[in-house]
Amino acid sequence: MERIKRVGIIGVGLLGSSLGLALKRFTEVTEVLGYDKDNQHIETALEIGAIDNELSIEEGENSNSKENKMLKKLDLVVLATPVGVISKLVQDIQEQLKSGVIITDVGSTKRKVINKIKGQLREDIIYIPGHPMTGSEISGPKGADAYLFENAIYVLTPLQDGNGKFNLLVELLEKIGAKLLFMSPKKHDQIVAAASHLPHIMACTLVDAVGKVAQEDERVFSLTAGGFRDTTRIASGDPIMWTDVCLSNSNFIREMISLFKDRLAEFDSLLADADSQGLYNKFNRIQSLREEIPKKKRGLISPVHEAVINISDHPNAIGEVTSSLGKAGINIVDIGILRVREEGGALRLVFSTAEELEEAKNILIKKGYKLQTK
Ligand SMILES: NC(=O)c1ccc[n+]([C@@H]2O[C@H](COP(=O)([O-])OP(=O)(O)OC[C@H]3O[C@@H](n4cnc5c(N)ncnc54)[C@H](O)[C@@H]3O)[C@@H](O)[C@H]2O)c1
Ligand SMILES: O=C(O)C(=O)C[C@]1(C(=O)O)C=C[C@@H](O)C=C1
Repeated sequence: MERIKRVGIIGVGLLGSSLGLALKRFTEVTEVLGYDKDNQHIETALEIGAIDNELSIEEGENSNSKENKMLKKLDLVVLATPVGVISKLVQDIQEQLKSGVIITDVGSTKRKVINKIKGQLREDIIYIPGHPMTGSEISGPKGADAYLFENAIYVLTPLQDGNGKFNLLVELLEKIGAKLLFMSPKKHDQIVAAASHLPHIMACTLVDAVGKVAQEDERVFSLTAGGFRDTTRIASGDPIMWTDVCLSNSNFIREMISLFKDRLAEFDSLLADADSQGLYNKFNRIQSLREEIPKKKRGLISPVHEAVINISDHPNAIGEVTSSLGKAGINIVDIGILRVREEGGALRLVFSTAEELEEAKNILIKKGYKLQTK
């Protein structure tokens, strides 16, 4: 039976190195090779075991060198660079790849890259565009995580049927924990403009606006608490990545900005009119909408069974909660720190079933924790 054994990852940053770690830990892939324009990233990826060896890519007269022969042996090539350079990289390497090789990418936008690649791709190469809906504001291999793809929605926007190769990639991604979703490149780009790109631009705009106020009074940043931190984490994302994302999806992002500006203007006029009932109605409707989101879908794991636990500030406070649940055989599918204060904070734990949530609740209440469940 045909299997994907040797994988080449181009761009061993956050996504590329996370994928390397995951493939080595959870699949039967025998060798992961990595290429990056940044030597430091290659060194880190080797150190953390995200790749086994460096892959070299040489163009022009050196393209048939011994190192380049490694490209011929790859069953799968993953492009994990900023979207702006993906099509050029495909062009650079495709002549050295074997017939029937699968190429995929993890870029955050799809249409522009696909349109460029379509016209230039060798016919015997199977290109399957992808986008894992998981990540972090930390870029580079130092942020890599073998579990990044676990239970994460992973969109594929296949171009051709691919003679069974498509299934090989799907099986591999399922082994690293991804939940596959298939859609057209256009639909993908339209949805992520709302679900991912607008939130990023908003987070950046918020930091920018508050930063402007801080120029006049720097105490602003001393007063920013959880609300500001929670809504701006993603503004620390890599500027190169986000420039490429925005330029490759500008029409859908601009539609979302326009919709958002209208919504913001509604708030502005309610304030101008000191319309208390109008404001209440708006906040009330939005609160219900926000509460509904995890129930409707948080990734593909729905509904969500969650507990928010108050914990005090002492060493191993989180460990005490998680190990008492672990000892009872209760699996935590997601965990997050909601608030960190000097005297303590709040922890959000998610379970897969209502029964596990109930059992966890009983254990923690017996141990004296205060918690709310949903
Ligand atoms: N960060 C996220 O949350 C996230 C999530 C899903 C998808 N993505 C997408 O995944 C891709 C990678 O993002 P990331 O967060 O891993 O970024 P990253 O900056 O951590 O990694 C990108 C890597 O590509 C390398 N690179 C850049 N240009 C190159 C070139 N021409 N040749 C070889 N290597 C090159 C960089 O040196 C870096 O190591 C992007 O297309 C991004 O849109 C990111
Ligand atoms: O930083 C995070 O938490 C992310 O998951 C990043 C995020 C997102 O907007 O959800 C950002 C861009 C990617 O294309 C996919 C994921």
